[in-house]
Amino acid sequence: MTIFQRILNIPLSSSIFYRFNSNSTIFALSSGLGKCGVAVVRVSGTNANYAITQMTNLKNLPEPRKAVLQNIKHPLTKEIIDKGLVLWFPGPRSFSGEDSCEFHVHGGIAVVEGILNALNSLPNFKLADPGEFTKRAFLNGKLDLTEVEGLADLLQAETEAQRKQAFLQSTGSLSKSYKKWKDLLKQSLANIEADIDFAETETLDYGLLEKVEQNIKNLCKELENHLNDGCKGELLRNGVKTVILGEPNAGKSSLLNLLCHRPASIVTPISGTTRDVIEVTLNIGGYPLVLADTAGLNINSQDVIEIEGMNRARDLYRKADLIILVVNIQSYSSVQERYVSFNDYLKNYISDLGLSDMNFRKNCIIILNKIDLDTRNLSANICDKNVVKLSCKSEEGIIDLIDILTKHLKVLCGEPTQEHPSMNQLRHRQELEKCYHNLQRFLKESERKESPDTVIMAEYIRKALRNLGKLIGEVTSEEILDIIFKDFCIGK
Ligand SMILES: Nc1nc2c(ncn2[C@@H]2O[C@H](COP(=O)(O)OP(=O)(O)OP(=O)(O)O)[C@@H](O)[C@H]2O)c(=O)[nH]1
Repeated sequence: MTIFQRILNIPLSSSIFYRFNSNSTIFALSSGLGKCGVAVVRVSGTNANYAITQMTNLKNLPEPRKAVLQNIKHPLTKEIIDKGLVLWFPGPRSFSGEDSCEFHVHGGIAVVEGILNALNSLPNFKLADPGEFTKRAFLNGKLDLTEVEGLADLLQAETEAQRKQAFLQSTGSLSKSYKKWKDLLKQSLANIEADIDFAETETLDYGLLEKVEQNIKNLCKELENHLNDGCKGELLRNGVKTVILGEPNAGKSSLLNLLCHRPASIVTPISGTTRDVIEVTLNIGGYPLVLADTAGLNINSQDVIEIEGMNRARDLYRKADLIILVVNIQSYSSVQERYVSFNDYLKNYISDLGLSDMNFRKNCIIILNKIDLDTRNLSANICDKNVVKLSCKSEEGIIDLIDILTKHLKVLCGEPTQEHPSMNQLRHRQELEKCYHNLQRFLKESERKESPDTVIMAEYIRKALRNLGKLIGEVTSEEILDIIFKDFCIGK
């Protein structure tokens, strides 16, 4: 098996991955697999210097962080593999915290394979596992766990807003708050322990416990704000789940195809064409949107397949973050005389679709489709900022639609560079909820009418501290690391 095949075949959660052995020196291709202009091969570990002295003609290590052009040769055969740049990063001032070096060579498959084979021939060198450089950086205290997660997200980011959020997190935006809260809890714990140890024998600062209580109350407020952020960070990280709903033939599939610029969903003039859910992921104004086309809702249908399709549509409707309701202007036109306004028609339309519990003012965009067939010019009288007049056929109104979609996405996901950083993973939320819960128990104990038990109070703070410690990775388990590092690729 070639070294390339080995890279492709390494199981993400292989058991060797977690047998962290800082004695071995690891290497990997850090730029993408396949032909490219320049490939970067990274080396990290105690013997990283050896890679330079054995594979180049340099007698001494180059100046740190300065590229030098060298012939790069196989250490055993001495055959020159390529001419490229060599960089030396002595630890601890390197990404992993260990001695490291990089070879920047031509990105041909045979060149890269030659360099990897050369490194593999050096004693105690091994091919890195996925995320192993980052794991070493974490274990060497260069990054905390939320920064590691930010880095993983940065590698996965597909939209501009996702990139901004991930970059901020990878450079410590979340850990800054969590470390501040930890420091406050540590100080509070020290004060309570002083009260437990010395209160009877020495005069402590009057009102020390009251101060601690007030600090914990303030921290609880901050935690509440952080937890009740509308899950902005999670929505931005995972994509905003958006469902297209409407009667059969309204133009739902045409809309999905228009937004994703390809015929992802089947469009025909036959009512009830879409039966199953068709999902696409889009980048709208820099925000990620997970868009689902669904079966047309027809409550009178007796067709078993159509009924199943409608059940799936309603299921998505209940879970959706954003709803796009498509109205066919021809359907409206045929009954318009019966209604005092378009809004009046909408209420009835929603109820006919079996969505009577829907609040169409909140996180809902209404599309009045097929305006190219609006022969009576009815759309001219509809002036509602939530209603987009569209023709999927002529594409008239598409700019308005993108505009309103972007506005909704901005509200739902927030603007990472302009707002307080939001947590973006269930792991963070669960740990912070536990922390909040422990602080609430602390406050309950402190407010007890009979004299509160300071030993119990101290224990709740210790528990809350442990929750924050878990969050930033000071206390962690292999299981959690397994989940986090599996998101990385080899070479990172
Ligand atoms: N003239 C015109 N026709 C449209 C427009 N949008 C869709 N159509 C046509 O309307 C018909 C139904 O379109 P679809 O996109 O399949 O509608 P749907 O809502 O997904 O239909 P179901 O699968 O029945 O739920 C097709 O013949 C489309 O070409 C539009 O803006 N103008």
